[in-house]
Amino acid sequence: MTQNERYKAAMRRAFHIQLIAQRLGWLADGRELGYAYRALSGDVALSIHGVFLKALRSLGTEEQIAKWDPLCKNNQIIATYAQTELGHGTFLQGLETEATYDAATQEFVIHSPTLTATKWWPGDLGRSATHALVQAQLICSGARRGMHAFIVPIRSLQDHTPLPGITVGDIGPKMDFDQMDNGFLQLNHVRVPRENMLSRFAQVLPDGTYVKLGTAQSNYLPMVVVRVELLLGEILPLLQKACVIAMRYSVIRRQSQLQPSDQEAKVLDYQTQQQKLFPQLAISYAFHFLAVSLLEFFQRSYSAILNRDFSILPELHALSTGMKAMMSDFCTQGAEMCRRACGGHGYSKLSGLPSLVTKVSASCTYEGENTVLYLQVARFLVKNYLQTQMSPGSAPQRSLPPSVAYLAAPVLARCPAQRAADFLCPELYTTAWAHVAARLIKDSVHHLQTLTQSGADQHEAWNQTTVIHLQAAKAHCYYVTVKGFAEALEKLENEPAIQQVLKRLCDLHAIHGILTNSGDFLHDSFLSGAQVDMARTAYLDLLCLIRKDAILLTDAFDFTDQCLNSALGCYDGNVYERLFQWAQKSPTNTQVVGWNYKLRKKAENRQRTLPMRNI
Ligand SMILES: CCCCCCCCCC(=O)SCCNC(=O)CCNC(=O)[C@H](O)C(C)(C)COP(=O)(O)OP(=O)(O)OC[C@H]1O[C@@H](n2cnc3c(N)ncnc32)[C@H](O)[C@@H]1OP(=O)(O)O
Ligand SMILES: Cc1cc2nc3c(=O)[nH]c(=O)nc-3n(C[C@H](O)[C@H](O)[C@H](O)COP(=O)(O)OP(=O)(O)OC[C@H]3O[C@@H](n4cnc5c(N)ncnc54)[C@H](O)[C@@H]3O)c2cc1C
Repeated sequence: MTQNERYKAAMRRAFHIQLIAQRLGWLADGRELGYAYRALSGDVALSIHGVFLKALRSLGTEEQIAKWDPLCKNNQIIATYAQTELGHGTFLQGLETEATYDAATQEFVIHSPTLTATKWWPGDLGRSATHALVQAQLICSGARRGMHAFIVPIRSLQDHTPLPGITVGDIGPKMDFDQMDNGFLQLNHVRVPRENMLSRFAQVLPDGTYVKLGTAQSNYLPMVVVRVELLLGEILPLLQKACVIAMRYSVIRRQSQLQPSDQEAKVLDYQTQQQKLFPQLAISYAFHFLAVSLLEFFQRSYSAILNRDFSILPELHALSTGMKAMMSDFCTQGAEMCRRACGGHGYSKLSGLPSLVTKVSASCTYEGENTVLYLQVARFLVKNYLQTQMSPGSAPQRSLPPSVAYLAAPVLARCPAQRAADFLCPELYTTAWAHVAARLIKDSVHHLQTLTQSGADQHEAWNQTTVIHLQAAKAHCYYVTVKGFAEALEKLENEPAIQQVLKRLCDLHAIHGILTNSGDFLHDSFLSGAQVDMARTAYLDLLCLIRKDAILLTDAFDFTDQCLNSALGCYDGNVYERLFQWAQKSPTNTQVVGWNYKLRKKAENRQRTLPMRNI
C-alpha cells in the first residue's frame, strides 16, 4: 500500500476498534483493548493522540482533565504530543519554542523563534491533529522557567484548515511507520488562554506569578508513563511476532542433510539455527515478565507521584529508561536475527519480517534515544554506589532502592560452580550477574573519581567515562531482566510443567548473556575459563531441550495469521503455496505485464517506421 493507503487503513482501524469497544463496553484501559492493539501492533493510527491523553492526565489539574479528556475520548478533538523540534529531541533544556505570559490579556503567546524551533516528528500531526500539547520554554515574570506543556489549537474544527499563525504539514517519507503522519509545526505568536498551561506541577497566576508545585523534571512525567506502557503494547509484540514467524518457518523449511543418507533436515534441527532463535524466544519471555512487573511497579507509584510524592520517581525513571533502552535494543537485534534466520524468504516482504525489523528499530529512538537513556541509568547507579561508599561496610544511611540493593550485598569473590548443571541454578547466575554489574559500576565510579581528583571538570570527566558508564548500565539492565525472570518463575510453583519449560528459557537467557559477555565474568576471575566451558555445556544442552517446546512456546504468543501477516508464519505451514499465491497478487504482476507489452509494441512500431540504417 502507498503511504496514503496505509494512513487511511490505519485511521479506519483506529475508529473501528473504538466503535467495537463502545459496542461491547470495553474499558479504555482494559485487557480487551490492550489485546486488540497488541494484535495490530503499530498499524493503528492516533497512537500519539493516546500519548496526548497520558500527558494530559499526568500534567493536567483535575479541572483541565475534566475539560479536555472527554473531548479526546469522543474524538471531538484529535491531539498530538509536540515536544521534539528540528534542532532538539534529546536535550529538553535546549527546546526553543517559547510560551511568554501576557498578564494584560492573561494569555500565553506561543512562538517558534527560529527554524530549529519547528516542532518536528510528532505523530498524528501531519494531517490529523486539531490540537497539540506543545512543550515550550515558559517565560513569565521576566524569567525562563523551563519546559512546560500548553494545549494549542492548530486546525479548525469546522474545516480542518490550519488556524492563524499555524504552519503545519507532514515531514515526508520515513524508514517505516508510513501509517503515521509524523508532522511539523511552526507557531507564529499564537495566543492561548492562561488555563491552557497544564498546571498540576506549576501554575502561573493571573498577575504572572510563577508557583512551582513539583520538581524541575515534573513535566517529564509523560515520558516515564509512555516508556513503561510502550514495552508490552508496542515494542515486545514485534519481537514475539518475529519469533513466531521464524520458528514456524524453521520447522517447515528443509535444507541440506544431517546424515548423508537422510532426507533433508528441518533447519531448526541445526544447532546453529537453535542458537539464533532460542535466545530471542528466551528474551521474549524475560521481557514479558519484566514489563509486567515494571507496569505493576509503575501503577503502584503513579498516584503518589501525581500527589507530588516524588520519592519513588528516581528508581522509576531509572527502570523505565533502562528497560526501554534494553528492550528496544534487544528486540531490534532479535527481529533482525529472526529475519536472517529465514534465508532469502526472510528478505521478502511477504514474510512479514522486514517490516517488523524497520518498525521495531524506531523504538531505539522514539521516546528517548537509547544511549541517552542508558546514561540516565548510569547516573542513577553512580549516585547509589556513592551512597554505599559513604560508610563502607555498614548499611547505607537510607536503604537503597530495591533494583540496586545488590550494591550493598557482601561481595562473592568466586563463582562456586563445580559442574555444568550448577549453571542451571537461578540463584547462582543471578548472583553472577549482580557481581559483574556491581564491579562495572565500581569501575566506572573509580574512573570518574580518578579524573575529577586529577582536576578534570566534573562534566568533562563524565563525558570521558561515558563509555564505561554505558557498559555498567547495560550489565545492570541485564541483571534486572535475569532477576525478574527468576522471580516470575517462583510464582509458577503450582504449574510445574509450565515452570519447567520456562525455567529452561530463563536459564538460557542468563547463560547466553554470560557467554556473550564472558570477558566481564573472567576479568576478576569471578569465573574461570573452565567454568565458562561448563556454562557453554549447559547452554548447548538447553538448546536440545528447548527444541521440543519451541513451537508451543511461540504458539503461546497467540497471534492469528492475520496479525502475523506472513506467508512464512501461517499456522498451517503451507509456506510455498502462500508465497506463490501472494506473489501473483503483487501489483507488479498485474500492472507491469500490460505496461511491458505496450512498451514493446511501441518500440516495434518505431522500428518499422525508422529508415533502415546500415547497422
Ligand atoms: C504505534 C507506534 C507508537 C510509537 C510511539 C512513539 C511515541 C514517541 C513519542 C516521543 O518520542 S516524545 C519525545 C521523547 N523525547 C525524549 O524522551 C527526550 C529525552 N530527553 C530527556 O528525557 C531529558 O532531556 C534528559 C533526561 C536526557 C536530560 O534531562 P535534563 O536535561 O533535565 O538533565 P539531567 O540528565 O541532568 O537530569 C536532571 C535530573 O532529572 C532527572 N530526570 C531526568 N529525566 C527524568 C524523568 N523523565 N523523570 C524523572 N526524573 C528525571 C535525572 O535523573 C536527574 O536527577 P538527579 O539530578 O537526581 O540525578
Ligand atoms: C518514529 C518516531 C516517532 C516519534 N514520535 C514523536 C512524537 O510523537 N512526539 C515527539 O515529540 N517526538 C517524537 N519523536 C522524536 C523522538 O522523540 C526523538 O527523535 C528522540 O527523542 C531522539 O532525539 P533526537 O532525534 O534529537 O536525537 P539526538 O539526541 O540528536 O541523537 C543523535 C545522536 O546524539 C547522541 N546524543 C545526544 N545527546 C547525547 C548525550 N547527552 N550524551 C551522549 N550522546 C548523546 C545520541 O545518542 C545519538 O547517537 C519520534 C521519533 C521517531 C523516530
